[in-house]
Amino acid sequence: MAMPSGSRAAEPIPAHVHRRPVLQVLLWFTAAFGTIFAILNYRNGNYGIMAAEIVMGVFALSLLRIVRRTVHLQRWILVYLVPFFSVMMYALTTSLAAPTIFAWVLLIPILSHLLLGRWVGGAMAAFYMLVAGAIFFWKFGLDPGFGNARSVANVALASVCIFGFSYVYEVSRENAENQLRRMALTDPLTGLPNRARLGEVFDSEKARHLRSGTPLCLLMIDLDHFKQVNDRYGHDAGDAVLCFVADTLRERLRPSDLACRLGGEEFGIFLAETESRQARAVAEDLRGAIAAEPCRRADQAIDLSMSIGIAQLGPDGDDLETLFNAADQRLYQAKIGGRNQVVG
Ligand SMILES: Nc1nc2c(ncn2[C@@H]2O[C@H](COP(=O)(O)OP(=O)(O)OP(=O)(O)O)[C@@H](O)[C@H]2O)c(=O)[nH]1
Repeated sequence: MAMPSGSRAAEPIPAHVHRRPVLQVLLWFTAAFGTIFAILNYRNGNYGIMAAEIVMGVFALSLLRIVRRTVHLQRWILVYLVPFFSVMMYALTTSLAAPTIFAWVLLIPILSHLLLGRWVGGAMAAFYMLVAGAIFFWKFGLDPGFGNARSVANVALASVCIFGFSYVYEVSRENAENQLRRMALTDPLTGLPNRARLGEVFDSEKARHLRSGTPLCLLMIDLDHFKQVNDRYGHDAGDAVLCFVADTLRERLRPSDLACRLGGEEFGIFLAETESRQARAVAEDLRGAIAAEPCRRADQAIDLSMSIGIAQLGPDGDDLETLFNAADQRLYQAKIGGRNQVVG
């Protein structure tokens, strides 16, 4: 049986961890290049765009502190990217802007996809690239002195390619990240969620409990004398028993409950909208089902039993670690009380 210290809550697994450093680099670049371009535009007498660059540089520097810590990163990315791309569009329209300044437009799909993902980023990139294309044709489309149709087509095709590659890159990155998250949150043997997933679900369940007072119970389950199963039938049979128990939990619990394998022969269950009296009934049902039906494997029938400790969010603790400790102590009482029983 695991000791209480083994029940520490896992850290939630963050999504899109790359976005914060990408935004920070963009903010530093904006401040640095904004200063350089503002000086050049001052020398060229392009005061409107110079002022816009100074404002964006100062804005970027002031956001750096916020971006380091904020939990609303997506919001701040939008707060920054919309004016950033809009100032870029304004720079394209100014009479002193050279055609080569349009090269900066190629940054739009890359930054949008990296910072906002495939859907929002793709939509934002498409919008601003279309606006940039319209400005380009408005300024140079009818100008016979500016290149020829082939060079314009080259720029347009390069833009489409960069949009396509950054979109495909983002889609593959998101898929890989989702798969990694699934693996990080799943027990590979039983396919049940693991302790890290339990920690994630606890955060949202606790928020619901605080908002609307809905009760939540944690069951801690430990198979009895599981070492003897391994010793007598072999490790493969022990694995089969763990999968058998996982299947029993899946079959008997409601979809709103969450059964996890915490490690070894230990399982944890969150029973949503359940007080400890109802939780005891559920636990008794599970205990009885495991005790009544042996795990059959080839010509073996492996008799099982399990001990269960119950804790309720609120009366037994307000954070996951305390709740785990309370459930674990009751599980320990069930063990020393003779096993194959529920305490809660
Ligand atoms: N087959 C298999 N065995 C495992 C796995 N993880 C842990 N174990 C075994 O589970 C056993 C746990 O033994 P103990 O902690 O002594 O617990 P127990 O024999 O169930 O005794 P009580 O909990 O006191 O009833 C150990 O023999 C571990 O090697 C696993 O993934 N597969």
